[in-house]
Amino acid sequence: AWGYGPSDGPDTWAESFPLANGPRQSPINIVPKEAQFDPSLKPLKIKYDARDAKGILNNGHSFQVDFVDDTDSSTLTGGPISGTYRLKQFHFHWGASDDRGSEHTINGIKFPCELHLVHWNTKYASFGEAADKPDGLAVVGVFLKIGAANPKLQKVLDALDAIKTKGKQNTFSSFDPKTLLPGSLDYWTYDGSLTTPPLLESVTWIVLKELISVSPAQMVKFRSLLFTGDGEPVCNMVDNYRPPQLLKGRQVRASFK
Ligand SMILES: O=S(=O)(O)/C=C/c1cc(Br)ccc1O
Ligand SMILES: [Zn+2]
Repeated sequence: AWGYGPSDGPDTWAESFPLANGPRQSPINIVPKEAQFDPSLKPLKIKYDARDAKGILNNGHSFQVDFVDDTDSSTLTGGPISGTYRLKQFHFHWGASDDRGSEHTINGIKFPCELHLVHWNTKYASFGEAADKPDGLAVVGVFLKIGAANPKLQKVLDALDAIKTKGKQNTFSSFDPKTLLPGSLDYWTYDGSLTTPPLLESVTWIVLKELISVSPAQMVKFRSLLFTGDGEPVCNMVDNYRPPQLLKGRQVRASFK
């Protein structure tokens, strides 16, 4: 199975997942000066319902908060996408230390953590149906930078003690992930992929320009999770990020000047 270590990490993924060397892989390094402002890009419209939060799971690669996605109560519309995309889950990627952890980078700068909110296009019947279509998914990426403790993160972090090991899950209710977003919804967008195997090239990436804060103590909480399951030799869940991939001629557009 795949992971982030020396023997199963991103440099080995192409062996089992040939898309790893595909034409629209993610993440990428974003160079703001090379992004083209596109006045035709619409504002992002994000509508989440806290009641859709269902559970929290340690999936052995990250932890994710899953949402009920059988109605249009938590959706993403506008921005670079057409139609309605439903929120499926959000998760994070982070480093062993504050100098790394994000998947996307800005002018080569890594952030300590990156939040991904995963949505699927309702023109398809389900996430599974949408996951391998070129317009199937839309992921909103938010960078976290070290600063003051982020009170909006605390409820998520307090739930981690109960899902320390791979496969553990718990209920997680009434949480509105919109509270995690920065004040500005200015974004960069490009056509990309899942950043974890199967690396499907189905994602319209929407990376927010404004950062949200996380404190060093809160980062320690992320790093208290384990990649490994109960009874296995302990391996801390850290550095669960894929490095930037080749642009291969893709254009990155900006929603702002
Ligand atoms: O890091 S991402 O590219 O957001 C991966 C998202 C992802 C979401 C689901 Br749901 C299942 C598999 C996945 O790889
Ligand atoms: Zn992700």
